[in-house]
Amino acid sequence: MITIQHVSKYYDDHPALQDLSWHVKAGEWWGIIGPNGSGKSTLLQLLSGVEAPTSGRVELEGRNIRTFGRKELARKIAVLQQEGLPQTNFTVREVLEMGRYPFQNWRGREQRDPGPFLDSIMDKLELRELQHRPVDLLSGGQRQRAALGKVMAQEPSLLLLDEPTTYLDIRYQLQFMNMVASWRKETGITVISVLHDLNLASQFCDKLLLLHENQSAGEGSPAQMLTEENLRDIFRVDTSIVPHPCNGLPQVLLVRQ
Ligand SMILES: Nc1ncnc2c1ncn2[C@@H]1O[C@H](COP(=O)(O)OP(=O)(O)OP(=O)(O)O)[C@@H](O)[C@H]1O
Repeated sequence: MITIQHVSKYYDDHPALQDLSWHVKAGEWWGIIGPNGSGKSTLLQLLSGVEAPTSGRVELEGRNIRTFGRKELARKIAVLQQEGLPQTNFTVREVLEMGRYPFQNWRGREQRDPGPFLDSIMDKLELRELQHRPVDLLSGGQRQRAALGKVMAQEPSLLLLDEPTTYLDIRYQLQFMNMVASWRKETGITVISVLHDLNLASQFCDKLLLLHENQSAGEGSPAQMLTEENLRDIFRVDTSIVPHPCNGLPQVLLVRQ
């Protein structure tokens, strides 16, 4: 689905990402983890085609991502940012309708009425009762669900998430991740998410790409990447890694100094 070959991104002389090669297969859920400033958001911007690499190549389905037109790319890739949606008076339903932009003609119309499809998304995300409420009046958790609804309406094959749970409490963090997981199960969508919460990354991602000082420090399963040694060398923290009692996945316990 995505192939990155020797990609570097520099801002003036400053490296944001250096010589990264990486392959993502269709249907996988990857987590991008690493300390502040290690290049995670830069990588997402290169993957979404928003930024061009200084050198190297980013390919989507075998084609240089920079050669896709805007609407064409929007039918393949959706991006959900940390804040989800900007401040807006548009209602939840109107925001979901905006997600249909890649399928609309110049008059803003689609061949088939998207109404029933949008209703089904709102049902899945528990948004139906909120559909006429302006986004500005939603709570953080509801707002992030509306943002997810918009990208679901877009029907992409690749979802890019940039720290989507940062402003959510633990209930809504889990709810959000579970909703992405169900969507993925249903449609087979590929997911790449930047996550600071290593425990969530471990529970939801098949594989992790670890960035350190703007380079890859390795990739593999959560068990391979979330080791006490990696966390000490790269994040500079002492941890105990323990298997989750419910599913055996590695969980990171911080050790107070
Ligand atoms: N538009 C830009 N102009 C100049 N430097 C930039 C720009 N974007 C990112 N950088 C620099 O590139 C490096 C990587 O930044 P990036 O935001 O990708 O890291 P990150 O891992 O996402 O960090 P964080 O976890 O803090 O969000 C940083 O040193 C940052 O200052």
